Amino acid sequence: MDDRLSINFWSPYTGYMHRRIFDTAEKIQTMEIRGAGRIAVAAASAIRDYAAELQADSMEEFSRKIQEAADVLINTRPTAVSLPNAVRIASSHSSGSVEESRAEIIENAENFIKQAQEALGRIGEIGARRIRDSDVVLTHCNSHAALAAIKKAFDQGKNISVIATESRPRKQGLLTIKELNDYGIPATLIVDSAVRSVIKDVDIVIVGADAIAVNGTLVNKIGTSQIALMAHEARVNFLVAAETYKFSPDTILGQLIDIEERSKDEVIDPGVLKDMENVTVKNPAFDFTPAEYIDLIITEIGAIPPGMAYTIIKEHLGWKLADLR
Ligand SMILES: O=C(COP(=O)(O)O)[C@H](O)[C@H](O)COP(=O)(O)O
Repeated sequence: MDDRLSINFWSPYTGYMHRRIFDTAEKIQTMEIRGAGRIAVAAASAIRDYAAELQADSMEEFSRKIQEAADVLINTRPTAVSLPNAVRIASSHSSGSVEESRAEIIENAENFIKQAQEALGRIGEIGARRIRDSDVVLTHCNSHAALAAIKKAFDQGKNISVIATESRPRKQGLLTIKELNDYGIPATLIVDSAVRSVIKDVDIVIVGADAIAVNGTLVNKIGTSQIALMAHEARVNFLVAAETYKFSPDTILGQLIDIEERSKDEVIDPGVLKDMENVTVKNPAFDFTPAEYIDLIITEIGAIPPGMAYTIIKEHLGWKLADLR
């Protein structure tokens, strides 16, 4: 990979930085790479490539440079817990020699990437069991985990169709309908505010996750909580598809999950807003859906009720990650 050769590349984040880390950080921040699963895998890959060629005269220097790179990646987007989880898993290393630590990081990152891929496959299989023949599935934004379940159900010969929300302001719903169309799955695009009008035609809602807190609260694309509320009112099952690395260990320790506030320019043309001195524009990118509106969370280890989030965090990733802080 040619960009591995360029070290000491200037970045607006921390001064000089390796080009591989800078490029990945920039792509995540500008949303060229987006979605909680993809940013996690991209960050782990960047740490792996950085470690592979990092020059350091001592363990201390090696660890410090890895930590700097980890911090840059983690700070690109604040909400998706998959990002710090992936970076912590990938960058964890012992305090042996530089060469040992380099090999550990490469192995950890490779394992994470492989497990993330396998998790998506398992979520597809487990999630597809919940989708019946002739179901109309509603999904929000563009979640690869949710789409894995939908595609698997289709592969199994179930005659399904999907209603996809536009997902303002970034319109990730357009990615979703393109992906569904290319797969041959019939899809209907709606504006976000049409969910209540169509919910009577929906059999099951499946969305992805940017984070899941210890109490089972879901953090996902803005608008998810409104959909959950409408599904609850209409007695339509509301499922979340999420790899276990999207559960937040820090929430066990009382930490709150930050909601990313993005530029108002995504919502309204700055030229239109320019003369409206009494108007404020808010653009939170994610919202919280309480556990009581979630029927099941489809993970790679099984379909669990949101109340089991603590068990996932504790037994599958929790304290190990928390210890790394
Ligand atoms: O909210 C989003 C994406 O938001 P954004 O477009 O702002 O990153 C997705 O539902 C989750 O990240 C899960 O996606 P996946 O299942 O692909 O990890």
